[in-house]
Amino acid sequence: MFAALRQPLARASAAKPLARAFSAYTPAQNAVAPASPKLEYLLTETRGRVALVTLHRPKALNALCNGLFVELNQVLKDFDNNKDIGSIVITGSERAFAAGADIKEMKDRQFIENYSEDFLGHWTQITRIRKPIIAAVNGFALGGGCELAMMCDIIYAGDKAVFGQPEIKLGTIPGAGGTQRLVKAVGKSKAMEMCLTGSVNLTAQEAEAAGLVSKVYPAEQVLDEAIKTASKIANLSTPVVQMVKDAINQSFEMPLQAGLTFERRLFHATFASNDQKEGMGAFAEKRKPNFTNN
Ligand SMILES: CCCCCCC[C@H](O)CC(=O)SCCNC(=O)CCNC(=O)[C@H](O)C(C)(C)COP(=O)([O-])OP(=O)([O-])OC[C@H]1O[C@@H](n2cnc3c(N)ncnc32)[C@H](O)[C@@H]1OP(=O)([O-])[O-]
Repeated sequence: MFAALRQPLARASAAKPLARAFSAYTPAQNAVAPASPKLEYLLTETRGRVALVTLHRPKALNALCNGLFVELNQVLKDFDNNKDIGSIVITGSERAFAAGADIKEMKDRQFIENYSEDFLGHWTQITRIRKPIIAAVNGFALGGGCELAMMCDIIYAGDKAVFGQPEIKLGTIPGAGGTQRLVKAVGKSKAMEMCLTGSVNLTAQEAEAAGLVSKVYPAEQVLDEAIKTASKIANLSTPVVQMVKDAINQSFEMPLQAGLTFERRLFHATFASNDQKEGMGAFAEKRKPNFTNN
């Protein structure tokens, strides 16, 4: 089952000393766009086996317009298919991860065109990315911004981040998970309060206490911490990492017994990989494992 992953993995990019790369990081200086020279709304770069995608629409607080999502989908798909990449970090600016879907772009849309074109349907392609994605959130994560963070696998927040679903104040409702994923993350009462008022937001600390966010860091550290965690994940066995992501995501879709069976079968399947032999063998031999993603 790992046959498709048997090609030798290019290790050249992993040789870059990560500690030095992290400490030198400033988005404006280092960001490049290798996936496409024509990116308008994103900056992308790689750090060893970690891909970093920065939402970059500063004048509109990273409001999520259609063009931004077309680019985001393409870039994520490219990194997902790139064997030199093991995990992805998505971030925004210090002021805003994203202040929601672009209100000005959608305000005149009509029901029939929304329905027949499945408006926003393709915006959720991020949930089909198989490598882990960490959201490093500073500033506003409102509406679609909060929903985008929730589509990621792990959320780290800067200490001044704000999470909210203000759609009701615009005469609409959350359209990409605010009434669904948020409930699973923070429970019914908090989700109701946030979505029904549109003005009760969660601070980073409240979001951590509620379970929406894994960790809170000082704003200027959150991206480095996200990249460090992403790097740890990226240097494990990529196919086994993908199985973990798959199994945990199935827990949202399956009844418990079916989910447990799914997990057990994937656990069995890891024994078909060289990486399981390497990981357990290295433990027994008291050395570090060298995973080769096959
Ligand atoms: C993952 C898939 C996602 C799918 C999404 C599904 C649908 C989703 O559920 C629906 C939404 O998100 S509905 C949306 C839910 N979100 C909301 O309702 C939040 C709306 N935003 C706000 O309430 C305020 O901007 C803040 C309180 C965030 C900041 O206030 P502040 O510090 O006084 O800053 P400021 O001066 O106000 O903003 C600076 C510039 O940014 C501009 N801009 C900002 N957000 C924008 C947006 N969403 N749109 C367009 N533009 C937006 C703003 O107009 C201004 O531009 P200008 O050309 O200079 O005039």
